[in-house]
Amino acid sequence: MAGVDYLADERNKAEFDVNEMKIVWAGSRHAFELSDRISRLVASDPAFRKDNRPMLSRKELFKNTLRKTAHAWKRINELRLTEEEANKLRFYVDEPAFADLHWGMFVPAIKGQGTDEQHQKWLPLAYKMQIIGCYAQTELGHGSNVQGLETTATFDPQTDEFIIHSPTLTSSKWWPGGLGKVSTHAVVYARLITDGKDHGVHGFIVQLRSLDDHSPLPGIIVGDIGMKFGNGAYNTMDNGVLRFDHVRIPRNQMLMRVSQVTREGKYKQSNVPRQLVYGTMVYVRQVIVSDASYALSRAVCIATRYSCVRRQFGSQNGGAETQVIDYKTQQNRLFPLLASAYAFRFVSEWLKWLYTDVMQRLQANDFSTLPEAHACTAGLKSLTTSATADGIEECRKLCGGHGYLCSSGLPELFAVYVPACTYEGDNTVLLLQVARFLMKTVSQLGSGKKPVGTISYMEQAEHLMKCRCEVQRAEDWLKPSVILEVFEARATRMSVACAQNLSKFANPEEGFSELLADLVEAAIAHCQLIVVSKFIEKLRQDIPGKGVKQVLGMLCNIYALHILHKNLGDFVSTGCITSKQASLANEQLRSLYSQVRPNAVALVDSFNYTDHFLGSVLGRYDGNVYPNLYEEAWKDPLNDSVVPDGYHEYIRPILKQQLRTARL
Ligand SMILES: CC(C)(COP(=O)(O)OP(=O)(O)OC[C@H]1O[C@@H](n2cnc3c(N)ncnc32)[C@H](O)[C@@H]1OP(=O)(O)O)[C@@H](O)C(=O)NCCC(=O)NCCSC(=O)CCCC(=O)O
Ligand SMILES: Cc1cc2nc3c(=O)[nH]c(=O)nc-3n(C[C@H](O)[C@H](O)[C@H](O)COP(=O)(O)OP(=O)(O)OC[C@H]3O[C@@H](n4cnc5c(N)ncnc54)[C@H](O)[C@@H]3O)c2cc1C
Repeated sequence: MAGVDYLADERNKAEFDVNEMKIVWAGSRHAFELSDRISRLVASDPAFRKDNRPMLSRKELFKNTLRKTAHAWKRINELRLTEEEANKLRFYVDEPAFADLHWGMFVPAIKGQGTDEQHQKWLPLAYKMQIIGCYAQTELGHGSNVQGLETTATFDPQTDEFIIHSPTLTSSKWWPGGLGKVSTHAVVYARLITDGKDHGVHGFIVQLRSLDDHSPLPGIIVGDIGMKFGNGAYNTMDNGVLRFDHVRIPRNQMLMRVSQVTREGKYKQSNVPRQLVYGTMVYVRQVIVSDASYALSRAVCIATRYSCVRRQFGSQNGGAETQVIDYKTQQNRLFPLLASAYAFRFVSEWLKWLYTDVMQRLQANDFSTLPEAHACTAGLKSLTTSATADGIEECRKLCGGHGYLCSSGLPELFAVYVPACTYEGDNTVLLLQVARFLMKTVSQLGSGKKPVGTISYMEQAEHLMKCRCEVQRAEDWLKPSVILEVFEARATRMSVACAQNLSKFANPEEGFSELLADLVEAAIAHCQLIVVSKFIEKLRQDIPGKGVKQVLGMLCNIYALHILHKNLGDFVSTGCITSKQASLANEQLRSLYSQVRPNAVALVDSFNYTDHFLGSVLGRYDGNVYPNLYEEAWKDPLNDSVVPDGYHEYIRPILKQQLRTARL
């Protein structure tokens, strides 16, 4: 890093080994080295510049994304990157593009729902990008309610084909990324109809565009759905609309791992659960939790560095003013977000493990952990994306006025990020899936069926319903066992209260509808417990490096006590803690903020982000904010000329008219 390091003092204050923390954050030394190497590769390649994005028109922006994606693909092949390296490269290019859906959903859908034969036919083409695919599930009329999709796939035994059709306007596919202008193929979700019988939604591989001239195939209408929120941002993606007019595809293009249609038109189901049709969503939700930790850590890195550079008020005897990070209000807003970034990173690592474990079990026809995997991925996707979207906006505010400039990197990060609360399942809808899982678990308590995995705490429901928190002094809140017990007690009591209220309704579905808001709160309590417990589990592992474990311990306590403080209503009203204990928790939280303060910059340095990836003048590694902010302003096209375009047409006539009036 050339030049003066304006944050050197901050870096010197750190009480832990930053290099070791970088490895903890990355997950392993291998992951760190790979990520470090690839991020530098991207940062040093001028073809991946991204600072002009907010200035480009939609067409320029999109073409620019096509250019970058092609360049990335060229580099991936030239350098013979592994799948892991290629994924990292796309991540650091940091621009939503059709390739995300090709690799992130189209390929996994074929892998997860296709047969061996289908794998052999389609995967090599997809791996070489000789075909480009998207995931076409959502329609104009239905997104959340997948069972309500209207597109049909009717089997024609005469020709051994399916006829894919959009019977209504609302059945138009609407939203799929990569569909609008690029994909040659799609996995299309449609109602399977054989012999007049509707078998519900299944996946089909459908070619959309010619592989010679890219024109839509007969019977297909396809295009982009239009500009989305924010400049630049997600507008690099061609989210699309798609309609079918009786398009015929061969029978073997139905994804047939879960169920099959025979040559005679007979519908058969394998011995795997029907829900595997939803498998790609489980996979992607797990990835989204990991992405949440990256997006939040990016915003927090910018806000933390800038909060150390920025000074307001408090100068005494002509000395320096106070760094805004030293205000307790700033710490109270920033440090829980810093702690959340780490918490989400660790819970996402665990979730990845859970997902891999479930997949291995599925291969061996053990489907027992699928409901828990669904509940965990759905709940954690919801919890982490909501917190991250809110957290990015909070970081913008933490940077004051300058945070509103595109050169801070925060407006675009926010605009790109917020749809994560909606795509891959609306966050409220997903929490209700968790709530259903919780209500099922509570109803089975005492039936002999043991709750397992993340819900196993319910086994002690009897104890958790009546236990009392033993905290007497602020330091007692540092004990992991104390924190775990109050989070478990709160989650259990909220779930049991919902279950008791549900039992008052003669019709359980009617009761569920009436209690939706309470059920969502119970689901959030359960998901927050998972995050807290996985952070605590992480700390039980051997973590090398001077001071690393200690500072992570502080972050873990900040995460837990901050959640407790923000949800005091739940904890106190369910009798899990007293109001005195609540104020002791707050006292402990204040003390933790002071302990974390000297480590703040080193904790965000541990993310190991390049200035290219951060894309923020405020978050620059060297902290040299003001000269660069000043310089950046002059690059705006408005400053290309001293007198703006339009002066003669619109400003001068007004000025002249005022002069005439003044003379009168
Ligand atoms: C909301 C539900 C879950 C409703 O499902 P349903 O079958 O209509 O209703 P239900 O009676 O509640 O469920 C029946 C049963 O299925 C289970 N289940 C539901 N989903 C899954 C799953 N993924 N894995 C495993 N199991 C699942 C439920 O738990 C129920 O189980 P149960 O009967 O209680 O044992 C579902 O349809 C859904 O997932 N909706 C959200 C739609 C969505 O996520 N779309 C994503 C489109 S792609 C996208 O957005 C890509 C963006 C990526 C990007 O751009 O980066
Ligand atoms: C940027 C972006 C990219 C996308 N990419 C893809 C893609 O590649 N492929 C694809 O197939 N789809 C894609 N989607 C679509 C996305 O998956 C859906 O928009 C999402 O699943 C939400 O569904 P919806 O739009 O039908 O919302 P709705 O269900 O209409 O939600 C509207 C409101 O109703 C509430 N609501 C709905 N149902 C219930 C209920 N049962 N109980 C309580 N409240 C309820 C919701 O909470 C929400 O507040 C994308 C969307 C976006 C924004």
